[in-house]
Amino acid sequence: MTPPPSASPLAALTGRLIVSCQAPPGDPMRHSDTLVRMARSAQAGGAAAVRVNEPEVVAATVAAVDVPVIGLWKDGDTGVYITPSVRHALALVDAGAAIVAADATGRPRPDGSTFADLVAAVHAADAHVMADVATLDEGREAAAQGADLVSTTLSGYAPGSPRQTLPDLRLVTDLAGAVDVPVVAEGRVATPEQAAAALAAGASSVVVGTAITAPTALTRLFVAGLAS
Ligand SMILES: CC(=O)N[C@H](C=O)[C@@H](O)[C@H](O)[C@H](O)COP(=O)(O)O
Repeated sequence: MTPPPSASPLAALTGRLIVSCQAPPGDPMRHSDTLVRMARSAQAGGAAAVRVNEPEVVAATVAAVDVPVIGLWKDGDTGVYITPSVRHALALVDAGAAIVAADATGRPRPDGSTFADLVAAVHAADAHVMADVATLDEGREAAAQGADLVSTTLSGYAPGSPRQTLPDLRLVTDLAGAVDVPVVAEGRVATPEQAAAALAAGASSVVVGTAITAPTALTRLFVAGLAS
């Protein structure tokens, strides 16, 4: 296994908030300059890192913030769509991502590669890997394959994980007891109290996206509240 690069960007994340600055296809916020401004706002508010989709936006964000950029590349919307191939991963490293987030669920990848192949390629390019998983077994396997961080990103979205409206703190705790790498709580963290509960449950860092950076989704919540 290729040794991972120095631990420096990872140490800065311990006990801290990571803000996911993304917008879905068709959303008015899906605009590079707008997403870069979101990332700058996240940094100004105290985020330790930002999580950013697509190489072009990663490159623009890296040029605009001082915190580490976690890059992902969503391609498609079924099966493995978060950084699905080695090519996607290396494009993110080329764009300046310090950490590459990638699906580590063990489902087939479109280029026939394995998650271990992706880890080896990213480590050889001197960057780190955040494994997006849905289950405890996937997290264990990802850590064994060299992931530098394991995140609960896909719990509730990929097969084998419980559908729920709250963060999967059970998975956070189980992973924290099972892997030697930092565990990140990600997915449906909607309040500061939930973020703190995630740390208490064993997370090393917490990612918040929608609750901070998605005005369309947040507006819909209020509109639905008025209609009920
Ligand atoms: C499942 C999936 O594709 N999650 C994505 C991963 O990058 C993003 O769409 C989420 O916004 C992110 O994980 C943060 O989660 P939340 O927005 O719930 O705070």
